[in-house]
Amino acid sequence: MRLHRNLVFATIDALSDIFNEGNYADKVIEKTLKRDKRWGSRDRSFIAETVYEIVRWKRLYTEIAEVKAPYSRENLFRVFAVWATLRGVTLPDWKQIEPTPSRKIKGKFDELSRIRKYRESVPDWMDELGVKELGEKVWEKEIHALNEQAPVVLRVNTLNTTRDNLRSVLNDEGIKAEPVKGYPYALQLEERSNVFRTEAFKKGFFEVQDANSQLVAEFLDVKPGMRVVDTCAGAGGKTLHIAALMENKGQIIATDIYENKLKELKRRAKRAHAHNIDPRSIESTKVIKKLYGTADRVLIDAPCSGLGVLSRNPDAKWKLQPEFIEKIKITQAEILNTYSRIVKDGGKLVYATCSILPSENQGQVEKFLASEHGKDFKLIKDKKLLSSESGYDGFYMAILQKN
Ligand SMILES: C[S@@+](CC[C@H](N)C(=O)[O-])C[C@H]1O[C@@H](n2cnc3c(N)ncnc32)[C@H](O)[C@@H]1O
Repeated sequence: MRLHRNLVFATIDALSDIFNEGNYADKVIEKTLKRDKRWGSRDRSFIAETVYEIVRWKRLYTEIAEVKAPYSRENLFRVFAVWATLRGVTLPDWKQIEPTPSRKIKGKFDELSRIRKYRESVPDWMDELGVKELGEKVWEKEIHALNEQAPVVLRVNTLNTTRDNLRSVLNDEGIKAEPVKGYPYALQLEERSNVFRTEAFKKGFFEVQDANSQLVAEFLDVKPGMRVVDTCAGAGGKTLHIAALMENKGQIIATDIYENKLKELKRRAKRAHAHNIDPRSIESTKVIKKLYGTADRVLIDAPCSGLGVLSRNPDAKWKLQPEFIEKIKITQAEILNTYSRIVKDGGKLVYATCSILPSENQGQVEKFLASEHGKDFKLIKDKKLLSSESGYDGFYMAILQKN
């Protein structure tokens, strides 16, 4: 691989924005890619993938490069040189890149790779929490899996097409995708590509959604004609799937505390031809109270640490703080207590997270079942999906029935 100056410089600028300014990697990459219209798809993937890799391995690479935050441009070039050396990419003779003995880099890599928090590139607190919650053996495998690049998985929108048809339409557009065993709505891309540009996407034939994430709406056990409340709907990833499973019949009330996320949900619903979604912003407690005792099904896709989706979102390793996890657990418990009251007698509730921590998952469900509000519910079943076992995002889902 030959390194191109303007692509490397764009990568360094993006890293500075992420590491020094605290901006989100996906947003920074989106902005960076708009910088030069002449960049082709290979140039774009070089920037996106290199930035993500350096973000993912930040602790390991900065340790090898012997640099500390805040990172000067010179420091970021040293980190870049570590990335290139470990990837076997020949370093160019530019004044920004100091001659770096590759033997030294590889030696330090071997030495640090004996220690998990460096090898897997995680902060001390996260490594300790992982061991405490999952045990050494499971955490070790899990954090390793969460450092792999996530595959691109599509969910076919059965309101508009079938999986077989979608596969063939994508094939005609030059994109090869395979069905995923055990996931009836999933197609996995053979190679990464920008699927948002395809005609199939514009026609609302699919959404990009991790395979394990696709199991949540199915777990809710919805039927056409039901009244469903998706309480933490966000931009509607699961809501759209629920609408498809209900064949557009019945009603889905989609709530969230952020109006802008619901706006995005509306846009996506239009493209998907999902007509039975009623988005409601939670501006006061009244919005939820009005729904008490009315729903056949309630989904709580709770806000969480996101530790199950690190492979998609590696900068969360550096942005997350243990205090945030403690706070979000309080929110999860409150949400379970309050939103569970929306379920009508005989109805069902799914509590789900994209976390792998038992304290955010089964721990919350157990606490809820033992509480005053939870005494009317019983656990039907739950699923603990680890990335190391499934190859997809880490997820938890529990389905509870109200007496
Ligand atoms: C895991 S995300 C939801 C993802 C979404 N269901 C999807 O499938 O795309 C959690 C959502 O909960 C929302 N949220 C946070 N606190 C909330 C609260 N108290 N009530 C309702 N929603 C809340 C967040 O804005 C966020 O959109």
